[in-house]
Parts: sequence; structure tokens; C-alpha cells
Amino acid sequence: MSHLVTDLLVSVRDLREYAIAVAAGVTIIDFKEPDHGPLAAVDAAIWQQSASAAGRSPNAGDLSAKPPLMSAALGEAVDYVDTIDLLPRQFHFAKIGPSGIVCPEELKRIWLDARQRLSQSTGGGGAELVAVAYADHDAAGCLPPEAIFQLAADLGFHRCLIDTFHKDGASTLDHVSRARLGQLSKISRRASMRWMIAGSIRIEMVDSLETPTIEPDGYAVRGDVCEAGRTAGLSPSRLAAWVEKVASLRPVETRQ
Ligand SMILES: O=C[C@H](O)COP(=O)(O)O
Repeated sequence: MSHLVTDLLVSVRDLREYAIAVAAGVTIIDFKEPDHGPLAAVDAAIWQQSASAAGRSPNAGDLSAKPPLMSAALGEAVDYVDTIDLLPRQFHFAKIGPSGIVCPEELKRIWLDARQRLSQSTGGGGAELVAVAYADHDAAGCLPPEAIFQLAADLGFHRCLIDTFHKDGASTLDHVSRARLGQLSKISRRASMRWMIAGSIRIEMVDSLETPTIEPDGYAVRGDVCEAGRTAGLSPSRLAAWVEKVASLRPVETRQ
């Protein structure tokens, strides 16, 4: 049984979108540039600006208000070394795409290297690395989600995300059966690892995922909170609908 609320992660590309997501009450705000791929980093200057803005947020002095957690996409396995050392210490999470990595030992090496760099670049206790799997793993040239979730569990990750590599409208549910999502959930629960689902997830899909065998610990969205597709601007009304939907989930005591 889980005692934690369901997370909502929303991807933003700049400070303006960050402010909109904060105002909407999003719990995890994730910086990524949607024009450049599934997990493309934004410019490091935007990381810096948002880290400063987080400190100045109107809620910063209100101890009863919980500020959003900040996350950053660092690119794919071939990209992260160019960006990771620039991540400000205010960030809570970092993600690296596993595309092109077919060998578990190589993915493990990258994850361990990234974890070490994150702790060094932020002076210790830095951003937590979130493991990422791609639902369309053949197209991404990487290990299948089950293998990545299991490897993350074996390495003591606290969080794992499934997303799609291609942003072509097909969702994670088009690539991965519900039985397989149940398997990912089982791997995660056995390891006390929280898992999130992303990949063109639409709000009307949520109810069908809230089953005892799947029931993700969080939803990560971009396209469905935009005005017209994931590269368009955020829609405050769509964000509000998602915040309300996720807040309505799990009467905590009924979750198994
Ligand atoms: O991390 C989450 C992704 O940004 C999800 O984006 P999407 O909903 O457009 O697939």
C-alpha cells in the first residue's frame, strides 16, 4: 500500500512557462526543450534563472506552502556530459535518456558516472538521478523498459520514468500493454521505487491506469497541457484540469 500522493510532473521550456506551472500548483516542474527531442536540456541560463526565481517565489517565505520540486532533462546518454556539471544545486531531479545504449553494463556505467557528477557539481546531496526507460525502445535503440526498471531497482534508484522516445502522437499505451505496465509497477513496488508514466499521456487515460496492478506513482505530461501540441505554449486551463485530476486520485487508505 502506498501512503504518498500521486505526483504530477509538467515539462516547461522557460521561465515564463515555469511561472504558469507554479501558479497552477504543479508539484514537479521539469525543464526540457520540446523542440529538440524527448529529453533535450534547456539552456543552462534558464536553469540558473529558474533556480533564482524559485528562491524568490511568492511562496518562499510561507512555510505552509510547499514549493514545487525542480527537475531537469540532461539530454540522451551521448549528451549529458555537456550539461550535467552546470545544473544548479536547487534542482531536485535530473533525467538522462537511455537511447543508443543496448548493454546493461554501459547504462550502469553512465548512471553511476552521472550520480557522481551530480553529487560533485552541487557540493553533495545534489539532484537525484531518475532512471528513464523508453516505451518505443526499438526505435530508441535501447533496452526494454522491464530491463531498465529492473536495473534501476537493483542499483537503488528511488524513481523511474517511462516515456516515449518519438513524439509522434503515439502514446506509451500504444507501445506497452497494460500487462507490461503492471510488470513495471511490480518491479517498482518490490524495490520501493516510485514510478511515473509519460509519453503522450492524455487526461482521459488516467482513470484506466488507476487500477490496483498499474496505479503509477505519478504522471508526467507536456503535450496534454499545451494549447496545441507539445511545442506550443502551456494552457492554464489544461494545467488546472490536470492538477485537479491528479489531486482527486487515491483516497490514500484505499490504495493497495
Ligand atoms: O517528462 C515528460 C514529458 O515531457 C512528456 O511529454 P509528452 O506528454 O508530450 O509526451
